[in-house]
Parts: sequence; structure tokens; C-alpha cells
Amino acid sequence: MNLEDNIQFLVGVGPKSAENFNKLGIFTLQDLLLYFPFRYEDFASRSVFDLLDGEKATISGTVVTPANVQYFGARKNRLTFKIKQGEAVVGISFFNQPYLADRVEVGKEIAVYGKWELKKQQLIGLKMIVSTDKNENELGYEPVYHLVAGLKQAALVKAIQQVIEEGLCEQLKENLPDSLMKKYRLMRRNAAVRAMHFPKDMNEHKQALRRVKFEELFFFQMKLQALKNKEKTGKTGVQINFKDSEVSEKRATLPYELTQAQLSALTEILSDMKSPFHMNRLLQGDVGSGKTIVASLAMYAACLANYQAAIMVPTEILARQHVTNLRQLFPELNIALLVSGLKVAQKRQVLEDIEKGRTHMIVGTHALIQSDVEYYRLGLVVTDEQHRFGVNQRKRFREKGQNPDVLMMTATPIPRTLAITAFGDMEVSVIDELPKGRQPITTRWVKHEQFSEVLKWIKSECEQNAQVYFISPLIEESEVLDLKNAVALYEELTSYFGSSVHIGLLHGKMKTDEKDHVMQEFKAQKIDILVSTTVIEVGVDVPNATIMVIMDADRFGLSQLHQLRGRVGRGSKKSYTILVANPKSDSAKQRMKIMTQTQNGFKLAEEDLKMRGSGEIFGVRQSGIPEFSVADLVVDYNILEVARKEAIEIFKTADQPEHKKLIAQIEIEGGFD
Ligand SMILES: Nc1ncnc2c1ncn2[C@@H]1O[C@H](COP(=O)(O)OP(=O)(O)OP(=O)(O)O)[C@@H](O)[C@H]1O
Repeated sequence: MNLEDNIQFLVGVGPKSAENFNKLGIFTLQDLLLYFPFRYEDFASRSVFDLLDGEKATISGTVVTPANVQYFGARKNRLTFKIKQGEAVVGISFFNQPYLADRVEVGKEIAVYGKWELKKQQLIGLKMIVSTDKNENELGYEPVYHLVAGLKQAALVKAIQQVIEEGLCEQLKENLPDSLMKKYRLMRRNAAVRAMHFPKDMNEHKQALRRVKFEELFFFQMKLQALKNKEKTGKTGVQINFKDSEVSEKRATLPYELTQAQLSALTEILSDMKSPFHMNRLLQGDVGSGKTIVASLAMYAACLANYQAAIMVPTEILARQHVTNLRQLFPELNIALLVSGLKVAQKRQVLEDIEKGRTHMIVGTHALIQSDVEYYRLGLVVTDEQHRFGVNQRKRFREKGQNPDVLMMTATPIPRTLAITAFGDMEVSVIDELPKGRQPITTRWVKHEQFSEVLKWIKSECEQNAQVYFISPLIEESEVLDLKNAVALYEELTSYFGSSVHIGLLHGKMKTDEKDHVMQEFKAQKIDILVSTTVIEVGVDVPNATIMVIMDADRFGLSQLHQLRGRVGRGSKKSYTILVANPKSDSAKQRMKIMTQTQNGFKLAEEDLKMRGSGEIFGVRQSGIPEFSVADLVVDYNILEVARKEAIEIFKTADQPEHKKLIAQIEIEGGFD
């Protein structure tokens, strides 16, 4: 028997059942060995005094009464007997398994797995373990695996048992370097794999799990480092030669000074752009920290060196906002807007200008990566809110030029765990400081019953020229309902405030120029209250708006609430966020509370990660985080950090023979695609 053998040749499997194994990703015997259980049934005997009501556990003891079977009607029956464990005498009941009576003998040792009923001091038996001569500790653990229809737990266990008994674990080659095995006292691979399936005790299992998690995260980090290395050494990127002084001159014309954090991010980006290597950088910063101006200056630098620079954003509103700002900042440049809503003739002209190099900067949505767009000399691409673009879209963007430098911006702070996982191949710049003069946003959570008071307060604020956002309740599954909600809220507010307050409405179904018009009116302070669906969520910048009311806030996730709240507090005036919600679940209540307690995006992101798990956060699935088979990014953060550190070290000392071999191996196995 060999590790590479096809699973279908295993005794008791065969071609038909092999198909079920295949569905689990098991094709060879090695795959089978590396298919680990997700939990264990604990059959080790426990003391009845330690058991909680309803808990499933095994207890053992001496049988003290003979088995008695009571029948209720033709099919239903109950078998009962008593056992003595130390000083305690407890009842055992099995339903509808009368034949078990044969195995119950007064005076004999017995172990039963079942559900403990504390009040009645009895165990409802689920499984009888005739352990008469066995030592209690040997009752052990039974692995439980994820299955597919047609494949039973017992069949899978038997197959694994068979290959382990044939000694296949011994064929597994150790894949971690000796130095790391010693340094972290890791179990050997073959012993760990066996113990993952059939641990002798929980301590052995713990050690095995630590080893396989380390292995998984270490190789993941090695691949990321290999990728990063390739970017740095292999392909040469564009070398963008601009004069620093010209960028500084432009900076001096801004109405404000850049913060220290903005300056250092800008310096990092500009020096990457100047270098002949390919830039692959993530610009992280909390909402409102001023990422846009940093990216704009980087784009400007590219244009100074006669390259085109493009920025891709997730919504048309945002694209239009950027175009307006960029044109104001750089009146000397030709800046084009490329979105799907353009008229045919207009679009043709825009495309031609881009191709002929008449356009310097291009701002757009997904339209930027469509096949009809040909760039003249694309040197820098920026993606805003990159988590909304899948890995493939990001890749397509890059392929539009001759390996242009890439800057990704994200306003959703990403917990470090995720950042080094999803973006471990990138360099990271962080803006961890807000512009001067910002006041903290006060966040309050109110119930629907208090809504009329909120309205009263807003009325008085509006009399003092406050501008307010109202976010209508989110209905994820239905755009129609979403719209209905927004319209209903708009009507409610209109009838409440009357004509003294100007109210606008914004939703995803509106035509682009209608949306644009409403936004312009709001910016120009012709609209006091803007009722909107979440189309407003990302990037919208109206510094004069100071109040944000989010209806049914419990329907939103933490990061989305944080994004929404980020629309206020962008100027020097005091801002408020009101969450209107009557949450039902504990986790929703928790979200409301956290929002009122902190405004720190990184902290919120960590909380979000803990509450929801890495899979759901920020649409992480599309941002390239793989699913791990044993490791968990939240729980195994420490291991991840260590694995990353070691992987970086190995690439740094790549000339050591052991490291050379490892790296070569990673390169053969390839990347993530
Ligand atoms: N150094 C600064 N001093 C004062 N104001 C600044 C500074 N940098 C940026 N701003 C202003 O702060 C506001 C927010 O900046 P910007 O839109 O760039 O934030 P952002 O990080 O992109 O936020 P978001 O992710 O929420 O879009 C803008 O009105 C911008 O003009």
C-alpha cells in the first residue's frame, strides 16, 4: 500500500463509494490520512458528580440491579438498571433497545455513554460500551468527521483505521525543518497525523493539533512570502521618475497640512513608485483619516512622469465625487470619468482619449477593466475599498498595463490577523491618525419608542443649519423592499418636518444623474436631510453633515455601521450618530453596545471578527483568504504570527541548504490559483 494509491482500491471501498470520498476531496490514501475529524466524542469515563444537566458523557460503574424491560404498546419499550459509581447509585435507561439486557449482569463493570438528567439522577443511554475488562482511561475518544450523503461515519473511521494499521502514517515525510521542530517542540508529522484521528488522550490530541495547525499556517505563509519575493525580484515593474519637488509644491497648495501618518504613507508609496520593482501596497486607514489625498498625490506623481494613473471605486457616486475633487486639485490635468452610465458617443470619446494618451487620470467603476478599455501608458492603478473587488478583478486591472504599480486603499480597518493572511504578499502603509481638529462622534442607541424624541431634537438642530443623514432599514434580500423602506421613511419625515426643512431621497434604483443631482444639492446645503439606502455607505464626503440616524441599525454588521458612521465627523463640528433599534438577539444587542463604546475602527473590526468569524467579515471570501482545514484565524492568531515570522526568516536566509530546499519545494507546488 502506498500513499499515492487511489482510495477506490482500499478494501471495503470500491469505485462507487470512492465517489463519496472524492466529494470530500479524498482521492488518494494520503488525502484520507490528512482528512481530520472536526471533533471527538469523549468516551472517557466521568464522575457523575461533575456532570451538568443535559450533558453527554460516559459514566462507568458496577451494575447493582438486573435489567428490567418495560413495554408500552407493541414497539415502545424501556430498559432500566442501576449502577454504582463510588458512593453514587444512578439509574440508566435505554429506549427501544431491549436486546441490550443480555449485556447487563449484576456485579459486572459497565460503561454507558448518554445524556445526563440531573434531577432524576439518571443517564439516558445512547451507547453501551462493554468495557468490562478495560481500564477506564482507555475508553478514549472517537473521532467525528464531516460527511457527505451516502458515506457513513463508521465506514470512514474503518477506512482510516485500516490505512493506519497498514503503517501508512510512517510513509508520510516530515515536511517541517528540523530547526522549527526543535524550537517549537512540535510532534513529528506521522505521529501527529495518527493522533489527530485516534488520540490516546486529550493531551496527545492537543499536541497533534498544535503541530498540524502550525504546519498549515506555516506553508500558507511560505507561499505568501514566495509571492512577495517574486514581485520584488522577478518581474521588474515600472520605474516612475518624477521630481519630488513638484509633488511637494502641489502639497503646499492644499488648504490643510498633511498629518504625520499621511506624510509617511505618501513617502512609502512614492519611494515604491520610483523604484524599478513592482509596487504592491495596501493603504489602510480608518474612515475619514484622509487616504484619498494621499492616493491623489501618488496619482499626480505618476502623471508628472508621463504615465497615466487610474482609480477604481465601487460606486458611481464615489467616482463622481473623486472626479470633482481631482479636477479641483489638478486643474492642469485631463481627468476622465469612466462609468457604465455614459452615453455611447461620450464613452467612445473618453475611450479614445485614454488610448491616445490625451487623458492623464481616469476615475471609474468596474468599467475601467472592461475589455474595450485600452490604456496609453498606465503606470499606477489605485483601487478604493478594495475588499469589494474580488482577487480576479484586481488582477485584471493590473493586466491592463505593463505591470503597473498597484495601490489598494481600504477604509475598513482589517484586523491584523486577516491583513497578514489576505494581504500577506503586500506591503502595508497605515494611516493611524485623524486630521487635526476632529471631535469624537457621540453615538447613542435608542429604541423605536424614543424615535419621536430624536425627531424633536433633529428639528431643533436643523433650525441651527445642521445637515442630517437618515439611513433606511436594510433589506438584503430585496432591492424592491429596500426602496420601499426608503420611500416610506422619506414620506414620514416629510410629513413630520413640513416645508421648513428640505428633505432629499437617494437610493440605488435612481438614474445616475438624479443621484448626482441630489448629492450636489446636499453638498451645497440646499438639502438639510438626506434619506438614503446604504448607497451612501462608502467614501461619501460632505464635511458639513453632522448627524447620522440609522434606522433598524441591528440589521447591519459592525463594519458596515462603522462605515456609515464615518460619513459624519469629517469636519471640525461636533457630530452624532443615532442607532434606532429594538434588537432581538444577544449578538445584535452586543453590536449596538460596542458601537456606542468605541469609535476605533481597528477595535471594532477585531470584535466583528470575533463575533462573526473570519468567513463572513468584510466579504472576506472574495478578498482571497483561503479556508483553512484545521487552523482558525481567530483562535490561532499566535500560531499565525509565529509561522509568519519564521517564514520571513527562511526567505531572508534562503542560502542555507535546508531553507533552499524548502523554498524550491514551495515554488514547485505553486501559488494560490
Ligand atoms: N490632513 C488633513 N487635515 C484636514 N483635513 C483633511 C486632511 N486630510 C484629509 N482631510 C479632509 O478630511 C476628509 C476625509 O478625507 P478622505 O475623504 O480622504 O478620507 P478617507 O480616509 O478616504 O475616508 P473614507 O474612507 O471615509 O472615505 C476630507 O474632507 C478631506 O478633505
